[in-house]
Amino acid sequence: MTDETWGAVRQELLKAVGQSNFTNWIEPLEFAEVQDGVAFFNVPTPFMGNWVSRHFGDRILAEISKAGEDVRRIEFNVRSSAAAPHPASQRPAAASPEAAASAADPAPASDDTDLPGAPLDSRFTFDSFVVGKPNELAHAAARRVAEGGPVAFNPLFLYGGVGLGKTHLMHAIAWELQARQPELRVLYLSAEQFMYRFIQALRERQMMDFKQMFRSVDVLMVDDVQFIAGKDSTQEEFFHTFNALVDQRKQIIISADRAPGEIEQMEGRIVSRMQSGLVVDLHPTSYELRLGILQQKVEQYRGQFPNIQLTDGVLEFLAHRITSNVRVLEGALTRLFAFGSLVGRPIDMDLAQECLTDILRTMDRKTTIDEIQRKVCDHYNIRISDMVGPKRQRALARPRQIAMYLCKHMTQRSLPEIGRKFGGRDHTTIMHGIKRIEELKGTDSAIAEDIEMLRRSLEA
Ligand SMILES: Nc1ncnc2c1ncn2[C@@H]1O[C@H](COP(=O)(O)OP(=O)(O)OP(=O)(O)O)[C@@H](O)[C@H]1O
Repeated sequence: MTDETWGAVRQELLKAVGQSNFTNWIEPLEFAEVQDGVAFFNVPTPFMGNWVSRHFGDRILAEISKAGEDVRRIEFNVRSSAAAPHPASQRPAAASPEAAASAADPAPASDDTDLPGAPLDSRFTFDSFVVGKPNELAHAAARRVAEGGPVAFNPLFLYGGVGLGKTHLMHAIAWELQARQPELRVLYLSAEQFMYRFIQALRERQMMDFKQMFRSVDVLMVDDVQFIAGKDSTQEEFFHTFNALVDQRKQIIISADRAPGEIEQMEGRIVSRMQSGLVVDLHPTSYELRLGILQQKVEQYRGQFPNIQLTDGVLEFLAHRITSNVRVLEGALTRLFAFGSLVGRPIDMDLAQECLTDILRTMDRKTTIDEIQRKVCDHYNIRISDMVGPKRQRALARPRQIAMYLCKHMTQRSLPEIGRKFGGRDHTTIMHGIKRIEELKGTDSAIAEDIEMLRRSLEA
């Protein structure tokens, strides 16, 4: 496609989308080239690329086709030299303390201040989030917060095991808020980045700037907050930031790998603040949700690998066997598509078995709460009904606590889930049991040996 053709297409787009949309979204696009049926455009920010793609992608493609060009897809690349207008998507994430320190600048705290957040992943939108029973509540809460307007619950606290979509939902909220209210100052960062920013501000005597900057945001999102557990001064600062924002009725969204009350070494006052809004968890995925996610991914891959055949039953097989987390599931599918396209084979059961041996083997080894309970009961010669029942004598209570401890360390289950499997016990009882064993392990070598033996036999 020549620049002239793009010029003509732009005129058509102006008519189709109206002056204001055109000025905001189409005019800043810089046509780069067409390669193998893909038209590439430069955009100033990932946010813009994502927005244009979602809202005007089809229209642009249609107009280009009408102009007689053989373009099947359009892609947006971020032009590194261009100024990025929105804070949350401006800076690359700092990968290490050193990187964080060198990437930081002592920013003056005004409304024009750059917010040193992490970039948002353009793939993590509500459109690409598959909703199922295990995550419907978290999704609904995230949607509600993303609508903006008066703060409904503060903070929104999302928690769940590894790779279940917490970061995805947070980014989706940020994208949506930015799209609805571009003037909002949305800051997304990990708790780790918060800590490094804080340490750096201390070191460089920029605390006032640090405080003002964090207090000047409209929406603060902190991912993986469990990271600051045990880090007292960071927690203290986080607490003040949190309170200042809540007082100003600014929205706060927090994620963690467990419920607020389960984060050990997190100060009580922070825990209770985090519990004061809406706490929702992402449950482990169900078969249906996994299948839905795979189907959606396949749709995406169709564009990238148009010629690959996918045999019936493969997705069902993956959804059935890969139960740990969505990241592993996605990785498996990516590997199949990559491998299939490299060797020119259809994706069938043979290819899946061949390519995914390692993942499938790990899945087979996955330990369940039931197995742990059975093993521990066998070892101590007690009945399952006594293990999950109410009796409190030590001969039963100790093996029960050991089983709780192993469940915590050998499965991905949350404390409430473990509690349910232990006759409906409360998560605080489970936490107490685990703590007790952690203490005993240090003082009672017989218990330490038992645990080690049980662990080895469960892993075998
Ligand atoms: N419901 C879903 N629909 C579509 N994709 C999903 C869903 N849940 C998770 N994913 C995908 O799984 C991957 C892992 O998700 P994400 O990074 O959000 O997990 P997380 O809960 O933040 O994990 P961690 O504890 O490691 O930070 C991402 O690629 C994300 O897009």
